[in-house]
Amino acid sequence: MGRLIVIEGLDGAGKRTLADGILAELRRRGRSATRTAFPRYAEDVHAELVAEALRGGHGDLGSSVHGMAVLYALDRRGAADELRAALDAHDVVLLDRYVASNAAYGAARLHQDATGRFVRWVAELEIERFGLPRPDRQLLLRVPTEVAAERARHRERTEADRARDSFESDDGLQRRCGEVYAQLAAADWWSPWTVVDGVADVDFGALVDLLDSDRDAPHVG
Ligand SMILES: Nc1ncnc2c1ncn2[C@@H]1O[C@H](COP(=O)(O)OP(=O)(O)OP(=O)(O)O)[C@@H](O)[C@H]1O
Ligand SMILES: Cc1cn([C@H]2C[C@H](O)[C@@H](COP(=O)(O)O)O2)c(=O)[nH]c1=O
Repeated sequence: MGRLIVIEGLDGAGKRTLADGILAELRRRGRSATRTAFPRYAEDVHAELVAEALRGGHGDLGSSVHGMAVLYALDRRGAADELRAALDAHDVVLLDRYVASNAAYGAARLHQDATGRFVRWVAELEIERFGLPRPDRQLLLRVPTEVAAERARHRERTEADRARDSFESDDGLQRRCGEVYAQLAAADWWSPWTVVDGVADVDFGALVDLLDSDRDAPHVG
């Protein structure tokens, strides 16, 4: 049974770049690893609708916190069997965003914290009702809001089709979201969390050593 590792963080924090580095280190060590990013824009109709709503499509859908969260959740529900198969086939399955993204962004949109009703609702929907696979570890890539915003602007300038969407352009949302993420990590919400400093150079060797220590721990859930 492989390990399920999740990377979480603000828009533009550098999650995709961190995933690249972790995968390179895992492969250097001879481990088989695969990755997925949520939302699965190119694969799932719910994710496609999310992308459109984040850019003003579908009337008032984007303004509905619970409506958007259900779409993100259904995308993951549709991926659950593939995730389980990937965990059977690989040492590590690396996810760029997972259930905690729904908890952090939705709570931040509603001005709630990690102990509020929205985070409990996400847990009831995605963990209890949908039964999604539990991560072995969640990594919070922590960067100041201004750094994440600057990186998102840099990506907008340097990559095609990466214009910032309504969440990415909302500095207040990003700041509150950073606070909820910090609370989720401090509470080890759903599974153990590690905070990775996204401004300093990442020591990929030490990080993968940590993930290896999870591999040796008994698997729960
Ligand atoms: N440690 C770093 N130092 C400087 N720039 C970085 C660093 N990590 C990533 N970047 C740059 O910041 C931009 C955003 O990085 P990346 O796409 O990895 O973020 P992300 O968290 O996956 O974003 P999103 O969630 O919005 O898709 C990219 O242009 C990337 O090259
Ligand atoms: C998976 C997921 C994402 N979100 C939010 C986070 C981002 O602002 C957007 C799109 O994600 P991307 O990484 O920029 O492509 O959606 C969310 O609120 N809930 C989720 O489950």
